[in-house]
Amino acid sequence: MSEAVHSADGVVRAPRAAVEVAVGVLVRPDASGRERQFLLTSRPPGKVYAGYWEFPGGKLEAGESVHQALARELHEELGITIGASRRWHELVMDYEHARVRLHFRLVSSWSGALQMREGQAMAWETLPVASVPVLPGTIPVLRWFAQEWGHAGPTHAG
Ligand SMILES: Nc1nc2c([nH]c(=O)n2[C@@H]2O[C@H](COP(=O)(O)OP(=O)(O)OP(=O)(O)O)[C@@H](O)[C@H]2O)c(=O)[nH]1
Repeated sequence: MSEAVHSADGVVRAPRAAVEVAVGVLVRPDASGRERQFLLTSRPPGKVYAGYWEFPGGKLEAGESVHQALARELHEELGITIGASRRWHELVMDYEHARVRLHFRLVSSWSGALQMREGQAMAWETLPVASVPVLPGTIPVLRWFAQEWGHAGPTHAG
């Protein structure tokens, strides 16, 4: 069965093997107690799409499960130790630089203070997201939140 592939820039490219990426959607309660705040981080200087806002995470290494990769990446990037992560959505994004399969997992418990260990910035956001610009791969996630929350109108600025 073929998998839906989202083009990051509207260009349709020949199929390529996808790189597996673990992505953490850290959520915390808002003032009303509902888990409607989520953490975005900016891509560090020197990486493709530097400065674009995304969810923290990174590529799986050989032999790792998605959860293991996520736990490692969030420790490396943010200095936190996560508890359980819950499988949420998967999405294939086709960029000029790579085709990636993004495995989004929800995380609501962790220990340690958030530290930006790679020179990135962080923002606790809700809909609509104020941080700009957002990475193309972030936009579908904002739509999933909008559907779950019954949010009408724009999901992000810009
Ligand atoms: N971390 C992360 N990557 C994302 C998201 N959305 C998305 O399309 N991607 C893409 O997935 C890939 C992840 O690569 P990365 O550069 O963050 O991973 P990494 O830290 O393991 O990279 P490295 O090779 O520099 O060590 C990039 O092509 C990035 O553009 C997202 O929300 N978070």
